[in-house]
Amino acid sequence: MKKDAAKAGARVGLTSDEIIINGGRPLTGRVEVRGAKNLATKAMVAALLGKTPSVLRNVPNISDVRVVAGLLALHGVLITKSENQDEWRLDPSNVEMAHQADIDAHAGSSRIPILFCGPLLHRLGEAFIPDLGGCRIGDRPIDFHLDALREFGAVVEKLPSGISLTAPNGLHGANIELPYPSVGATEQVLLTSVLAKGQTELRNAAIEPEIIDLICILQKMGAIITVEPNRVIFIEGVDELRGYDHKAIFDRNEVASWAAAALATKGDVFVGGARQEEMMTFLNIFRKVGGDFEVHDDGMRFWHPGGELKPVTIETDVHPGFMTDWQQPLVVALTQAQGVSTIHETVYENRFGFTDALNKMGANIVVHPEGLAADDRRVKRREFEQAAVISGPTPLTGADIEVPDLRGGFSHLIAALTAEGQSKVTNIGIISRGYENFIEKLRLLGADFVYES
Ligand SMILES: CC(=O)N[C@H]1[C@@H](OP(=O)(O)OP(=O)(O)OC[C@H]2O[C@@H](n3ccc(=O)[nH]c3=O)[C@H](O)[C@@H]2O)O[C@H](CO)[C@@H](O)[C@@H]1O
Ligand SMILES: C=C(OP(=O)(O)O)C(=O)O
Repeated sequence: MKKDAAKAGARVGLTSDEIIINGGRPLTGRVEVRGAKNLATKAMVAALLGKTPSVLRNVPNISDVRVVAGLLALHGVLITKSENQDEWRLDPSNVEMAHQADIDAHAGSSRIPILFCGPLLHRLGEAFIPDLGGCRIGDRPIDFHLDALREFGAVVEKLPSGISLTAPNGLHGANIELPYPSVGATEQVLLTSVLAKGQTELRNAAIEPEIIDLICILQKMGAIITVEPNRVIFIEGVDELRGYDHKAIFDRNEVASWAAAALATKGDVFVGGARQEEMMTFLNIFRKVGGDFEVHDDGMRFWHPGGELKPVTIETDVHPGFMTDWQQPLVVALTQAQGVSTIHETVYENRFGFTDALNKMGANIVVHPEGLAADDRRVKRREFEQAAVISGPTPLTGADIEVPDLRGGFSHLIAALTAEGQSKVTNIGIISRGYENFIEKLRLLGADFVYES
């Protein structure tokens, strides 16, 4: 990135966690997306279940993947990478218990460690899980996970520094109904049930595309899993599993983010690796707002076709609804729409913190912390939901803003790219949790910025 710094003259003394963006330029060009953060990390955990090594292809170079790799290595998994780093071989032949002090070093770094429970209990009869990280967008309890693990026969002990689990009598199949179709809890049940003795029925399961991809991986390993209608998943436990060879599903959240960036900046972005099927709900909203898109065999093109953007009402939801991770980047485009848009955030209870920075830049966004009454709702109202009302269009002007979380961070980048004038965006390291090489991609799309690595 020295070239970009050089363009602006001498180095300006930024840390690697900061970027200066000169906004008001459309993003145009092509970027590639690789495997989904929300699949690749879980596929890596699934490798623990195999008797033989697994090969995961299309692995994104993001920090959440590196965190999981570190934890797997601590547990004796040998990881080797292809020359271009996107094909990983995970060899679980020598899985062993890690030292608690080493595991503690990963506390607060990601949500994925909770998914080590089932595989480690099967392999070692015990597990220690550090405190979880992930975006601070709500309480994010793990009660569904722990209740399910107990149903399988695990003994769970909460310690000040994490959770200790044992399975004195092994793990057996269970009959589980989730109170809410949680993505993580569904994955917990899948990763635990495949080697449990007997059958498991999971009701009210999440069926996100990344979960279906995880089921495909487990089936390749030898698992017997049936996805039935009405969110029911049926798993017949088997005695052993082998390694898999799998190409991770593309990151639909990154695709939606670049699409939102193209719309907000009046640009034209081709996203290589994007597929239509998993994006259909997003595409409907994108079109209603006034964006246009084309579907190609090798990706999708998203652009602002000119004219005014239109306001929309969105209720975030579990799949196949409008995904919560899509709303934050799209809100920036909605600040440029003619009229009043409303987002009902039904998945998390605190996901509008990023709007403070947008308001500082000139947006008119009012957050209703208790949600808003609405008669014509599609998604059932949840106890802790929130709403945001965005009145537009409002020109944005550059400002100094600080990234609060992963998607909020990407929305800050989009806002800075859309705004007239200069913005300094700090704490951008978080964005690397889920966006591979985003600085390089901004350069490829013609953004005007200064970044000093
Ligand atoms: C790494 C990963 O894949 N992260 C995704 C995953 O997060 P994650 O798996 O953490 O999200 P969940 O689907 O579990 O959470 C959904 C809702 O269920 C609640 N809940 C969840 C578990 C539990 O034990 N108790 C409980 O109350 C949560 O607080 C939240 O309100 O799905 C979310 C919803 O699509 C996405 O936004 C995240 O990007
Ligand atoms: C909420 C997200 O991720 P995580 O669950 O890893 O915090 C996200 O990807 O937007």
